[in-house]
Amino acid sequence: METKAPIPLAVLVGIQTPEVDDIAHAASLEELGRLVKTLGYEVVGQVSQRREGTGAGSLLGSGKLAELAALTGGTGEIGTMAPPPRAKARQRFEGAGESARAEAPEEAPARRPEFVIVDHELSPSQIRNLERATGAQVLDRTGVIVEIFHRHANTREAKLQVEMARLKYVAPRLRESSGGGGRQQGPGAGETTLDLDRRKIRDRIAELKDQLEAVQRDADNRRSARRDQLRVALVGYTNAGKSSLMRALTGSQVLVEDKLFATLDTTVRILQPETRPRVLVSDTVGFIKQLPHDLVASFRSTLAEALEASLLLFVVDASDPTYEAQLEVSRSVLREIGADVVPARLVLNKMDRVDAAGRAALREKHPDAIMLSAHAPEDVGALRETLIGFFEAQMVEDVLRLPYAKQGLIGEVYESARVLSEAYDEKGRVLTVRGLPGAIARLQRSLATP
Ligand SMILES: Nc1nc2c(ncn2[C@@H]2O[C@H](COP(=O)(O)OP(=O)(O)OP(=O)(O)O)[C@@H](O)[C@H]2O)c(=O)[nH]1
Ligand SMILES: [Mg+2]
Repeated sequence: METKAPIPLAVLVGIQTPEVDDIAHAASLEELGRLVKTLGYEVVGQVSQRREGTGAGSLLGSGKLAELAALTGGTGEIGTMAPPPRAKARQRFEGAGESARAEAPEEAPARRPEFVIVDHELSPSQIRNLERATGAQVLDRTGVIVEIFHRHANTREAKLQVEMARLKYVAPRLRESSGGGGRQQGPGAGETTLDLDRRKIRDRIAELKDQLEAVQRDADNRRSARRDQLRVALVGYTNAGKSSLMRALTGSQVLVEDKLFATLDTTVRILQPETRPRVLVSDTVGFIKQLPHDLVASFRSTLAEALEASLLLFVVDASDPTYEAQLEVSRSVLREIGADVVPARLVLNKMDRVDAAGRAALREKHPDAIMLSAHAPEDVGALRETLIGFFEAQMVEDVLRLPYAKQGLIGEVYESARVLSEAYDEKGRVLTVRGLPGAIARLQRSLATP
C-alpha cells in the first residue's frame, strides 16, 4: 500500500564564472546538494557550465539547456525568447573544460526529476524561462534556503521572521508569473500566498513586523535578565559542529545532525560540571554563503544572544577544504549584525579528520586558534578550562555587606558570584566575592537601595 508521497527528484545546475576556481565550484554544488537533501529531495543529476556570468535569460547556453531538458523531459526551448548572442571570447571560455557533465545514471530513471535547483539567485524571468524549457519546477539557492528555514522554524519569533523573509522572496516572483492563471509554483511560493496580491502581502508584512516587535521585546527582557552572567556563544558556518560542542560542553541533548541548518533557534545551557558563578553557553543558527538578506535580519534576533555574549567561539570545520571561505562568510555576517566587536576565539573543529601535515599548516596559519574535536572528551575538557580561564581573568574581588534586612539577596549573590569567605558583624553578613565587574556592580546596587 502506497501511502507516502514519493521523494521528489531534483537536478542541480551550477554556473562556474571565471573568478570561481574548480574546488570552490564543486564545493558550492556539493553544498547545494546537501541543502536540497535537507529539504527532503533526492539529487539525481547535475549540470554545470562555465560562463562569464549568471545573467543570461535562460542562464545556460542552448546546448546545456537541451542537456538539462533531456534529463527532466522538457523541450529545451524557452519559447519566444531567442538565446543571447555569444561573444568570441566567451565562447572560448565556455568551450574550455566542459568536463563537468550531467551525472546521468546508467539506466534511465523510472521517474523524471520534478525539480531543477539552481546554485545562484535567479530573476523571476529566468525562473520562468527555465521552467518552460525543462518542464520542471525551478528553485534557486535563495528559495531553497528560505524553504528550509520555513520548515525548521520552531519558536514563534523564528516563525514570524521566516514568514516575513518568505513573503519578501515570493512577492516579486508572484507578480512575474501571475499570467499563468494560478499555475503551480515551487515550494518557495506556497499556495496560500499565491492568491494574495502585492498589497495584501505588504499588509501582512506590516502585521508581521508589529507582532515581531512585541515578541522581540519579550526576548530582550529575558536576555537582560541574563545580563552580567558569564556567557559564551557558539557561532559559525552551518554543519561546523556547534551543536556537537554545545552537547559536549553542557551535557545537553541539543540536535546534532549531518544536515545543513539543523539548528535554527538559539538554545542556552549551563557549562558542565557547573562552575561558580556558572557559565552559560548558547548554540546559534549557522551561516551559509549567499544568505538571503532578509534572513540575515532574522539572524539578527537569534544572534542577539551572540551580541551579548562575553565571548564568541567561532567554530570552523577545519577538515573542509573550503573552510577559509566559510570563515570569511561567517565573519561578514557577524560584521553585518554588529557582533564583530565581541571578543572571539577561533575554534578549529573536526581535527580528528585532519592529517599531520594539515595540522601543521593550520597551526602556522592560525597560531592562536583552539584546535580540537568535539568528539574527543579530553579536547572538550581543555576547552572548558580555557573558557573558565577567560572569565577568571576578567573577574574582580570585592566585599559585599548584607544587612540583616537584606538576607533575601543571598541567593542572588551565590548565583552571580563566587563567595570566597563569609563572616558576620553587628550589621549583618560580610562576604568576600569574586565575579564579573558588571555582576558585582549590580549586586552592590541592590544592596545600596533601601
Ligand atoms: N569527525 C568529526 N565530526 C564532527 C565533529 N564535530 C561535529 N561533527 C559532525 O558534524 C556534523 C554536524 O554537526 P552539528 O554539531 O550538528 O553542526 P552545527 O554546527 O550545529 O550545524 P547546524 O546546526 O546545521 O548549523 C554532525 O554529523 C557531527 O557528528 C568532530 O569534531 N569530528
Ligand atoms: Mg546545530
